[in-house]
Amino acid sequence: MNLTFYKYQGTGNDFVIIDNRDSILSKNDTKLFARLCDRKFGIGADGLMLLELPGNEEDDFTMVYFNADGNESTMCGNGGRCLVAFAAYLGVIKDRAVFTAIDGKHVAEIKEGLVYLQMQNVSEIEKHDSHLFLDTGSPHHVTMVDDIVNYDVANVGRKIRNGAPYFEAGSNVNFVEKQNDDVFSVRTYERGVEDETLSCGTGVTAVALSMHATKNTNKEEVTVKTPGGELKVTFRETYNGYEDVFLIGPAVQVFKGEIAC
Ligand SMILES: N[C@H](CCC[C@H](N)C(=O)O)C(=O)O
Repeated sequence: MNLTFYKYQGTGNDFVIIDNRDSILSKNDTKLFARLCDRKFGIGADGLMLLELPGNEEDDFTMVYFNADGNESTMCGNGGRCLVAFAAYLGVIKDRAVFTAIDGKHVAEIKEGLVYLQMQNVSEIEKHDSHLFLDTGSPHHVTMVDDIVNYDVANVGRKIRNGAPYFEAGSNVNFVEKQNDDVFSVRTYERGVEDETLSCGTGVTAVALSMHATKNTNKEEVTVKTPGGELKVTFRETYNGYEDVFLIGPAVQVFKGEIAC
């Protein structure tokens, strides 16, 4: 069969997106999803998303996310922003969306060409000697480094992702360097891609909250520079952690295509 797909990127984190509202694809087709994400034998992407029908009255659609290894995974922040842009392109929404992903309900808005995606509240941030750990819809290990441009993200990231206490389940690994009191540079080793990606939305969100929690910033609007582009994270510190967390940035349709599968 010929499958129509759309290629999107959000600050260089790239995705295959399929309109699966008529359920042509089964969510168990791990082998197919891995092949579609393969950069030599397929389309090539960090992940793949299915746009599915909403599961309740309130939602506009449902998001299902798969890592490049073909396995369904936890929340993808850049992917969520791209899926909102795709839903607008299809006319499923105008400029506001309510949708459900694996980590729960999300609202989003498209304003001046940027997608504002509300992330889940974060009430727990583990502070360790050399790093922080938190879940922003996906698990994130955050550690501060110097000279981030020359840092060996792939090898050091792979060791941390596979080592204690993460092991097989793993974690995404973010390396961050402070630029000034509200600008940080981040490079991320992404679980399920098993390599550095140009940007990781839930990772950027984790870094922004971590920098506030460790008093590396006292601002509640933080700019995060990634190799794939610039994102903003806004949030509100409450007695219960962080709420009203928004990941803000561009989401671009690169091309539409068909592939035999
Ligand atoms: N690879 C991540 C999911 C995608 C996260 C990333 N692409 C983002 O933008 O949040 C994981 O398995 O935890």
